[in-house]
Amino acid sequence: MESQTDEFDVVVIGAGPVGENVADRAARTGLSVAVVESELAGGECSYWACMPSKALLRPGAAVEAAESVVGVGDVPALDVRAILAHRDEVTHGWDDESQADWIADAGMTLVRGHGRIVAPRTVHVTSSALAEVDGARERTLVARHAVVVATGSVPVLPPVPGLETASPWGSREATSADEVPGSLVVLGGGVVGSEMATAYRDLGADVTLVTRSGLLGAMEPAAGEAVAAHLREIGVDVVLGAEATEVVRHDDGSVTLTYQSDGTTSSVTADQILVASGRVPRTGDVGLESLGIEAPRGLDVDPTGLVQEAEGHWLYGVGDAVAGITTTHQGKYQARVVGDVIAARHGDEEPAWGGPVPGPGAEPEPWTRYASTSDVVAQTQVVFTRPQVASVGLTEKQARDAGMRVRAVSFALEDTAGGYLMGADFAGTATIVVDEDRRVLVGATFVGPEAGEMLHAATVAVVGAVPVERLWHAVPAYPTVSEVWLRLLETYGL
Ligand SMILES: Cc1cc2nc3c(=O)[nH]c(=O)nc-3n(C[C@H](O)[C@H](O)[C@H](O)COP(=O)(O)OP(=O)(O)OC[C@H]3O[C@@H](n4cnc5c(N)ncnc54)[C@H](O)[C@@H]3O)c2cc1C
Ligand SMILES: NC(=O)c1ccc[n+]([C@@H]2O[C@H](COP(=O)([O-])OP(=O)(O)OC[C@H]3O[C@@H](n4cnc5c(N)ncnc54)[C@H](O)[C@@H]3O)[C@@H](O)[C@H]2O)c1
Repeated sequence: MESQTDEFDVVVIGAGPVGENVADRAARTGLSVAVVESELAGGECSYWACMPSKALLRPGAAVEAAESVVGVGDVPALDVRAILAHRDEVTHGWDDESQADWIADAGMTLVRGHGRIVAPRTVHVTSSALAEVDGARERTLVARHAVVVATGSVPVLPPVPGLETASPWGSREATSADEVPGSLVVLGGGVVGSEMATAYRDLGADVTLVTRSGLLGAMEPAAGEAVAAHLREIGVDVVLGAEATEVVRHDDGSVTLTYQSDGTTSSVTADQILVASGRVPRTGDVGLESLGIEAPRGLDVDPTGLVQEAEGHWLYGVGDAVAGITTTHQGKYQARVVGDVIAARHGDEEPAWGGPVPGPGAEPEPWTRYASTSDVVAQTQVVFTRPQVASVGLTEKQARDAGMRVRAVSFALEDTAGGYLMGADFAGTATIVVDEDRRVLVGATFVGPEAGEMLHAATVAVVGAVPVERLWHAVPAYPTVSEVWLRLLETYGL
């Protein structure tokens, strides 16, 4: 078998949104960068996650928003074929040519194939016949300075008897399907389960969602409650507190899920089952064992992205491959930090801003260019359900569990003048979590239509550690829903 060896300053394994970003930041200062990709450049987010899922969700949200405005006449029904066709456009028909062109235009080298670390700074790439690299089936990439693992995550199947052999849908199948099943059972009530139950109900399927606890368990309880109530309103059968016990695929193609809840055994039969019970970092087949590193829950990195467990300060991790990171934007933030750290540690140019980079292994100052501090204290997430759920930082419970003395206050969005004008059914909640000792926000959650667009003000408040007494001077315009900020501070006692 033909093989060739090439040297680059930096080798990034995985060309998802995060890998592309870290590569770009490192390459900007003239470092030579190779990006290894085994599937499509652009990663999960572009083809089977963020982008297609939001394309499927947007039409239903727009129709529901229009229906709630007094004076709007009959709202047209959804055109399912047009929605699926638009989803195909958004994913470029699962063709990554434009992303590959972008990588080349940025002066980087895309190496197609599966990358595995075989020795310090050395990545072995094997490519299938479909992803042949310049005639060679194998290629060894030697990194002069750094290897970055940006391999993302994969879904997990819970150990339910019969599930694996039932060929269930995962999020890839749900976001790329050509046909809408007549009925769908969704197992899991996290972000994927809640979003996809909404989308498939909009597209006309009879949907049953079965999950272990409440919906969106990692967020403020009011969020999951509001999403469950809305799903039920649009006709989804939501079964909470249920443990799946068996799955059977029948000869006619239908599938039965059996579950236990409150000591009672029940079952639901549908045309298809979607498993949305969580994801794990894709760190099992990237050669970490050759370095004596085990990372089943994701790489453990310092605030500069360095994997300290690897001797010699050359291995970095970013995005879903890292413990505690599960969204595109948070991974890309980390990628900007790590790319800049690598460029500053190994590039020729003086960094234009940010000052001297800390040496490998040294702790950077929080909130400097070389520390991904927000990953620890101000992660954001928007769930595109109806209502949308948008959060930053800690929930009240997470803050208390972390030993903080906090007080949370909430206010109804419809009780603002802006909310009143939005439409008859407009409703939602804003919650802020205030650290009583520092008098700053450590978390906020907005639940309501387009709540995602309200989030950034809260993110600025948390990241800036703006004292509530100073926030009092940030005057929201009248009549906007943002006046909820004023009401929250009044409720807090200002
Ligand atoms: C249904 C769904 C919807 C989502 N919606 C959102 C959303 O709206 N907003 C949001 O912020 N997040 C969302 N997410 C999460 C988001 O998709 C991930 O956080 C994001 O994709 C992580 O980016 P990444 O680059 O770390 O990994 P990925 O996007 O997974 O990319 C990793 C890349 O590495 C490649 N790779 C892996 N191993 C190797 C190897 N050994 N050699 C070569 N290449 C390799 C893979 O093929 C892949 O292309 C969603 C997730 C799902 C499942
Ligand atoms: N809009 C967004 O930002 C977005 C959208 C989709 C996904 N994502 C990311 O993708 C990741 C994965 O999402 P997810 O929804 O798959 O995972 P998740 O961890 O959010 O939710 C998993 C759900 O499955 C349930 N579950 C697990 N095992 C079960 C079992 N045996 N029986 C019944 N229920 C069971 C859990 O109780 C939970 O409700 C998330 O961490 C999220 O950050 C983000």
